[in-house]
Amino acid sequence: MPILEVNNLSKIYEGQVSTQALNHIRFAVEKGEFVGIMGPSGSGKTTLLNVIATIDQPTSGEISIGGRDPNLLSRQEKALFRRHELGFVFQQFNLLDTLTVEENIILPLTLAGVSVPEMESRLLQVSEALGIGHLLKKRTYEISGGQMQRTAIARAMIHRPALILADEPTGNLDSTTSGEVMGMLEQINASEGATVLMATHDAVAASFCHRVIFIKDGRFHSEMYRGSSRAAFFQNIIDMLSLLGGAGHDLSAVRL
Ligand SMILES: Nc1ncnc2c1ncn2[C@@H]1O[C@H](COP(=O)(O)OP(=O)(O)OP(=O)(O)O)[C@@H](O)[C@H]1O
Repeated sequence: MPILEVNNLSKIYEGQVSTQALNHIRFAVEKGEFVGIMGPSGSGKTTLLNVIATIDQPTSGEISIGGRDPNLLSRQEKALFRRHELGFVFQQFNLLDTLTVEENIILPLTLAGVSVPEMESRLLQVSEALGIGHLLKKRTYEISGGQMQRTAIARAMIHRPALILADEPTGNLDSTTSGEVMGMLEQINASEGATVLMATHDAVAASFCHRVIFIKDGRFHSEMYRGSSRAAFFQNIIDMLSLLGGAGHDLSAVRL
């Protein structure tokens, strides 16, 4: 059974002019998959992630995460569901700067009341995997952007959520650092079997995924699997983005 199922999901923002941000979108993600979401600006990527994250409500359609629809839960159950089943990585890192790297990473476990020895062993495991074991006592303003994003990834996965949602995780990183961060995310996806759904404009970042889903005008447009060559996948992604149009500013940011 897929870990995530999105079925006929629609989202209409009501206003003076209403906007259909998602239009009967449907796809599934299997456990352990690393899936990218791409599409022109305004195609609905952030809306899709927010609805899956239960931050925003769909207008119609269903979502199932680990067999449960979070929208059928009460407010309080939904908050617990989000905390236990989901991990988040954002463009702006969203770390707490009054806390150390270590304290930021273990936050989800602290909230879940996990025992100290268990916390220590998981902290060691994820921080080693992400190459930030030597930074644990530092504060977030003492480390680089790439190190901040690796800390955010460690925090997103330390409680072994069913699904990690990442929105433009490389948006604030230079090209070398984004390559490093994506390489780590790829490794951790393989070694820990973490399931990742990532929205991005960055074709290089997307080329690390197993599969990229393209959306346009809130609808599923097409999907592509990586195969063995990341370089060929990157080229295919670029070709698809230019076909989709509306991505002029994205292509100017393309980095090889
Ligand atoms: N809170 C909101 N109220 C009204 N309209 C919104 C709201 N959020 C997004 N929209 C509209 O919904 C559509 C999809 O926006 P969304 O932010 O999901 O796109 P995106 O693909 O993430 O774009 P970008 O790549 O530029 O970040 C756009 O037309 C946007 O203007």
